[in-house]
Amino acid sequence: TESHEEQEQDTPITRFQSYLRIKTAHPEPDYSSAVSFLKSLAHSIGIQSQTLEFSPGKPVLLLTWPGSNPSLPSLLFNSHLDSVPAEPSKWVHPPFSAVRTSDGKIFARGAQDDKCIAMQYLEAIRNLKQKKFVPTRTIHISYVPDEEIGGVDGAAKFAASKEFRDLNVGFVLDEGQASPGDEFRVFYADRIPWHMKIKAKGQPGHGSRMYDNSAMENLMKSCELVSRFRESHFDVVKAGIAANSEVISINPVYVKAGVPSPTGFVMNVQPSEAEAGFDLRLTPTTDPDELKRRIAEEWAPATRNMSYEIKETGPIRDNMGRPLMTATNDSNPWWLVFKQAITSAGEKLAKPEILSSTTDARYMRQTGVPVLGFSPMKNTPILLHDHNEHLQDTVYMSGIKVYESVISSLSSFTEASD
Ligand SMILES: CSCC[C@H](NC=O)C(=O)O
Ligand SMILES: [Zn+2]
Ligand SMILES: [Zn+2]
Repeated sequence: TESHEEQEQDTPITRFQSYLRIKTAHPEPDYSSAVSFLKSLAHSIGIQSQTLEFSPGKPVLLLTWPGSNPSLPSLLFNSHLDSVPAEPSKWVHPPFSAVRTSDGKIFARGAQDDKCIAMQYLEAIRNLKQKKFVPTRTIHISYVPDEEIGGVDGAAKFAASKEFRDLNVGFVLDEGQASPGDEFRVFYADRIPWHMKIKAKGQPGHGSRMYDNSAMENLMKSCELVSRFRESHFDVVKAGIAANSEVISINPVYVKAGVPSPTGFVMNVQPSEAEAGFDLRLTPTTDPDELKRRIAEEWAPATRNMSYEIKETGPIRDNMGRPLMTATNDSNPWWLVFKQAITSAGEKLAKPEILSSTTDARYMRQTGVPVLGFSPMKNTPILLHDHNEHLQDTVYMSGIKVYESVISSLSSFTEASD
């Protein structure tokens, strides 16, 4: 009786739902359940696993399907274990329910970002094994913690490790983003994240007085300058001259000021301190020193009693001092094979892009390995980090086929002379 219920069957979709139900959202991601789940799935299809721990409580799960020619550089398929938090009250289905609606939408935090690819990699390998495919290059899958909070204790340590070096990785695929159209998107670089705080100090005083250099006045002047800078870059995007991810973005994320009172803020005192926070994203080729000069001279000048803090996470250049960009032209044989594999699967690729946001790919690019960001979701609204994140079941299933083509082509490709 109940045995015919959907939940009880073991299919690619129910396995995806089971993974989606593991509560991997920050601030308390359940890494151990996610790792045990993936590990037992891997073992059930005959894939070896090892768990690395570069930081306590932050496991990196590494799966390996050995190739017939292990001396060739290997392939790595990466995804992150963690998810951003969700506000359940704002969702139509609870974010960790993985409800599948009658029209085939699977609702869950992580459905797009990026538990889909985590499971599709494994399902593709399951199918290839069933078809008796024998990989030539060794295939690795990594599941890393903490991507959503910068990856410092996850991918950063993994990519810098002896374990990583010993994998002799020749090419990496990591997460990308959904495509609203019917071409898949592919990403050759990430933007560089800065978390910037600007702070103003000034003379406190009666709310009725007009005087120069109050903390609020100074902060507001800076916000105006930031707004003007933001607009000048946004205008380039609006004019169609550059994509969003090809310009510097700056967005205010908080303001903090005022003298607190039991009912809110004291309304007739001008505060002596005020601060604002901004999410800044540099392009891979932005000169960071030039931007820092602008911040020091225009946005937070000491002459206006201002100071600033910039929190930079992750590398911005590779070991040769070059920007972290993977070639998507004839000079990169992996690119050609990847592109051909998409075509062979009967799919189309959009023009390669820079990712607006930031992923763990940068840590791997830093080691000199080519990395592309790719999540095979087409005709799909971009819902990562949004309320009601979901993925269509048919889109999920066709992604598995795409990876079968990608994994088999890349693994069989032996001409790369590295
Ligand atoms: C400071 S690194 C932050 C990484 C994060 N990644 C996904 O959203 C992002 O904000 O892009
Ligand atoms: Zn992600
Ligand atoms: Zn994310």
